[in-house]
Amino acid sequence: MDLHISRLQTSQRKRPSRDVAEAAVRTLIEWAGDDPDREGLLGTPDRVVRAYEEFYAGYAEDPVAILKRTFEETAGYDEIVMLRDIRLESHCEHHMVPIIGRAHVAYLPEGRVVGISKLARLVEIYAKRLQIQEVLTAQIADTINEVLKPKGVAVLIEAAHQCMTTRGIKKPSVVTITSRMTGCFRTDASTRAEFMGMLNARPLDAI
Ligand SMILES: Nc1nc2c(ncn2[C@@H]2O[C@H](COP(=O)(O)OP(=O)(O)OP(=O)(O)O)[C@@H](O)[C@H]2O)c(=O)[nH]1
Ligand SMILES: [Zn+2]
Repeated sequence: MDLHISRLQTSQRKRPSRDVAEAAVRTLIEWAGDDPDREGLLGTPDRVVRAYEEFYAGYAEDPVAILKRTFEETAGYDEIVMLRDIRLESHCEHHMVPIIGRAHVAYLPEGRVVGISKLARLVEIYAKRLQIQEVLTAQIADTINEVLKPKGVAVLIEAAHQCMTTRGIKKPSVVTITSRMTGCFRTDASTRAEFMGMLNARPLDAI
């Protein structure tokens, strides 16, 4: 398996203890200029560590295993399957601040399909790690490509990086768009155009 897909990253490294992690948060509070022993901040190291368990839950999950269960009774379905507007919440690996956006994931099946929720779970697993948007986009597409072996995969992500909107260059309206196309989405202009058409189709208001 391509290491680039990085299945279970925690297994490769020893995790520090919870106490060590909480002590690091105390240090950061002091670095920010506050007193970690004042009442309002006493529980904060514990809260931050618990928040990290949510923000970075994706290291403990196996993205390949998620896609293993497939269905072959598809009545010969051979058109694009697309999940549009999957809410994306990740953290940038340079500043550890949020990346908020939407992921659009499509594939053209080859004989078998996967449960649609699994595609959203896959996005979630990679998003809940430290990321840059290009890698996140590539990992989602490449995992679907390698595990499902469909005729092609298209992943497009549009996101705002808070490291650009709330600090640094401070450009609040910038949206970063990345895509990864494999197979027929890469080689066949009409399949790619169909994906783009589905992406831009009028959203259904009330589902
Ligand atoms: N390619 C890419 N860059 C990112 C992503 N998220 C953040 N960055 C950029 O990572 C870069 C890190 O650059 P550095 O110069 O090392 O960090 P910095 O001094 O904090 O940079 P500024 O953000 O420009 O203040 C910045 O240009 C960020 O905008 C991402 O998903 N993809
Ligand atoms: Zn950043």
